[in-house]
Amino acid sequence: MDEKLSFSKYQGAGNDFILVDNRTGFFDRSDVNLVKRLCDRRFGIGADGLMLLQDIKNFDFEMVYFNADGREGTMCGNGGRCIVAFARDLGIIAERTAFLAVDGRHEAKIDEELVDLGMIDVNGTARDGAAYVIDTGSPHYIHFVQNLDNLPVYEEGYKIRNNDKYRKEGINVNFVQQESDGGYFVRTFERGVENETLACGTGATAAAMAAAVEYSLEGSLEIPIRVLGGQLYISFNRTGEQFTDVRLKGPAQFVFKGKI
Ligand SMILES: N[C@@H](CCC[C@H](N)C(=O)O)C(=O)O
Repeated sequence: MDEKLSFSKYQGAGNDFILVDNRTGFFDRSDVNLVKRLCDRRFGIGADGLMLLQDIKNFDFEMVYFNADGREGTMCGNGGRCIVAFARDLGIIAERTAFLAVDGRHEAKIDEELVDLGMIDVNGTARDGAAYVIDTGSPHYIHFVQNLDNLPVYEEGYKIRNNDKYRKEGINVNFVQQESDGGYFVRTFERGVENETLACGTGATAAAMAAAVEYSLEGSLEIPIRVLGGQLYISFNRTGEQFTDVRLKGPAQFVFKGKI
């Protein structure tokens, strides 16, 4: 790419993203090396992922998400919240929106600094030994632990993500600890970043669902999830293995913009 690329940087609870307004379609979404270079924290702008905001019929916009490794990814919850703030800042939407992402339609509303994002319904959880495996738009492995502050999340997450079962497709690995206030503390090793990130929205959502199963919580629930980069709130209706009206709420903030 010869001419300069305009971008904005946003973060949602410390999960950080490069946002590109691609309504003219100039950005080549098959350019894995470009996305990887832009996300590189030493040679590029630096981010956990990159998103293109594109025009699409019947929706306010389309979200196209790439992991930091340059590959187009599955759903990103914090990315979804950040692209909603970006669309508001571009003047495309006001407080409410409906947009299209890789896993389908998402609706969201903005309440000052918080973006409240509708997520896909989940029908069923699986087990891998003591851990839960739940797909909330992206696949997640959820393991309940004690003393999460001192857990070597990179080493333990790397081992699970790269074991024989998950190596090919990859999985996001979440470690969860119950807190005394009814909430949970979650740390995540993210596939595609291949490292621990400061937050993962689909991971926090999966962790809240696993907590509902693990601790027998039914009905209409709002579960606070603390992550290294801030505070998220997950709500849903749980009936057995069915999770409906799933929402992910938390901060989504502009950081800086530039040309590269
Ligand atoms: N950060 C994300 C998840 C992004 C996708 C993930 N890296 C994957 O490949 O599954 C989130 O906030 O949900």
